[in-house]
Amino acid sequence: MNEEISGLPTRRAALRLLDAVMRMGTPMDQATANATKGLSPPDRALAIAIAQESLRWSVDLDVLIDSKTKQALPDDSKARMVLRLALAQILRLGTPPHAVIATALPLVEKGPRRLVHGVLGSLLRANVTLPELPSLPEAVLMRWHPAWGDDMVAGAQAALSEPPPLDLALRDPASTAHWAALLGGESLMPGHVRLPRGTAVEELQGYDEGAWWVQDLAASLPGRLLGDGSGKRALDLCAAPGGKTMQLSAAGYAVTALDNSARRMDRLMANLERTQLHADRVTADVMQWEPSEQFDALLLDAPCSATGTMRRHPDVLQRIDIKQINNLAALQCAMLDRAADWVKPGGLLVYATCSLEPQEGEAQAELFLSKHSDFSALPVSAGELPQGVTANAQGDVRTMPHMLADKGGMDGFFIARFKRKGA
Ligand SMILES: C[S@@+](CC[C@H](N)C(=O)[O-])C[C@H]1O[C@@H](n2cnc3c(N)ncnc32)[C@H](O)[C@@H]1O
Repeated sequence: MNEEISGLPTRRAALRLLDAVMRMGTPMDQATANATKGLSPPDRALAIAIAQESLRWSVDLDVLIDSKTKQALPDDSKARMVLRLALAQILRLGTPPHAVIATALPLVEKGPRRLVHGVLGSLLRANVTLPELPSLPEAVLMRWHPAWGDDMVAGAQAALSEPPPLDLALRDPASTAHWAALLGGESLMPGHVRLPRGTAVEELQGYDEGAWWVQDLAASLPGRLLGDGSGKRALDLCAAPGGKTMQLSAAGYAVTALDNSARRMDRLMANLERTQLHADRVTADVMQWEPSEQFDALLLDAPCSATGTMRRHPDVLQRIDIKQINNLAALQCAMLDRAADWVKPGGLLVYATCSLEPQEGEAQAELFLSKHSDFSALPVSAGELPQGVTANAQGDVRTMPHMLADKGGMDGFFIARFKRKGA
């Protein structure tokens, strides 16, 4: 009976998504297929948008909810989840309150329906609003403020408030002006075109012919730092779904792409087929595999907390804790130690993480150089970066989500480039 209420299956899916992230700690991407099963593409997109807005603004939504309950609702209670979803729709997505209430109450049928109705009603009567920018979860603030300071925190809040624009990486950087004009986008460096958020990728010109792929501007920097690959061999470690593999192949490298996820390697294969680029593919664990020869260039895009992608994946700020960060940092360090041996004398090693945690970036680069005296830092120059982004004192690249904010920002990344001595 309830399922006949228009829009209810979409809200049920949004509730499953929020529950997966906030109660079970599952990455939203991983939960999406199951949670949204059976929905049409527009309803699926709406369910994701509702869940994402609830996550972006969860701290401030909770403040509102807590202002109208005598006793704080448990963090993971269904009533709190449903209230977060309902308020996100009213205050962020502009859904009319009557439509929101009609689809929220059935979600708590045979449960705390009166409570949810009462809290929503009194918040609506009070005409509550959200602050201008979303607050960061306490644990995130405790990590980022000491590490980066006030400006970064304010910038991160601004960056978190909206989904990012769509960035494309071009197979042929010489065609940048052509594609920017054809697609009506803006280019922030050769080989890059930026389009408004929400652009439907598969309908764009050039998709079928593989003239470009989706890749955040910051994510395109590690591959660029290995330069021209004509006549050279590159090893792309932790390669799937292949954004950086495609870049290296397009730059002329003979690429070996390795990842331990067979499912993600299938996506890498599909990406290479669409873009007509090439790589030898290896499905293996970096910590077990051994190459038969050394490489001119090695890119380690290590598994990380991915907190730098919070604009697109606001769930990372809820899921990731310091224990996970420390475990990932230990894995990154072990991967770097193995990878070092696989670089030819005179060859290049680029280490990257899409993380805003110094343990996964600056600390790794420092530790690596202290342990591997056969490597030195090869500082990144201004000409290798988009205008407005500069390398730090060590010559490493630290991007923040609020950099180039007036142009739409960029993901948070750390990138270090090392050169092996000799030859
Ligand atoms: C940041 S993502 C890579 C993104 C990719 N470089 C790109 O540009 O499209 C990290 C990857 O590391 C892979 N990974 C995690 N642990 C691994 C391991 N022990 N060995 C190999 N790959 C691993 C994951 O499957 C994931 O695809």
